[in-house]
Amino acid sequence: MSTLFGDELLSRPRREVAPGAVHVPGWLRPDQQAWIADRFREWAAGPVPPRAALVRGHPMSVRTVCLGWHWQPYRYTREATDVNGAKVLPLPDWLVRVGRLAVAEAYGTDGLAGGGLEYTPDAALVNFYDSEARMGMHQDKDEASLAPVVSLSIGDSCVFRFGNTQTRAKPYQDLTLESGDLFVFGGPSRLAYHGVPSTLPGTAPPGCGLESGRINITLRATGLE
Ligand SMILES: O=C(O)CCC(=O)C(=O)O
Ligand SMILES: [Fe+2]
Repeated sequence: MSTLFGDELLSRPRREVAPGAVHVPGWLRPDQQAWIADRFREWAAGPVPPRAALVRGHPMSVRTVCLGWHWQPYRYTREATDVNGAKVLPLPDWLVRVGRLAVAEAYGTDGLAGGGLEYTPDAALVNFYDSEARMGMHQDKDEASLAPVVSLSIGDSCVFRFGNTQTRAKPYQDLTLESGDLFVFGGPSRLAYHGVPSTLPGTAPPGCGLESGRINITLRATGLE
């Protein structure tokens, strides 16, 4: 029997995974997910195509397109000097607003970072995972700002591993990020190691705008001029 307040939301409650790290299942509605998936297809059309960044000579399995600032291992530039030299697209205002709503959702308006209204991300890394893609344990530490990172997921679910700030090894927790989920990490968790050991092919829900694969958007404040 389907219920008004879906069983899947009741069985996947919002949770503070670690201090400052908050998982909010089903935060984006399906129509919002589908609309963002359409924007992803526009961003992927250029001027800078999604690319597998080279990490110590090896291409990542994830392909990334950036907005606002271009990330390459391990710095931010305005031009994608490791792809085609083109300037990346600006970060759209609607994504800044989504970032503020996300931070307010995670921490409340009096919470960390002085409340959602102060949060002004200036870069988005938009990752596409095919069924083989994964991401090793890493810290997001190329930003000069310690403002929270806001993560949005669309399409196939994944296993998201969220660890500690000291080492890429245990202790860590594995959780499932599904289409529409929000994850925010800031404060004491801002520099926690995290990664994506695998995606779960075939789990993209109907209506999310993506038949297969996974889109993850992380919003960041680079702290750069
Ligand atoms: O795909 C994810 O959920 C995490 C992505 C990530 O950690 C990153 O882009 O730095
Ligand atoms: Fe990351």
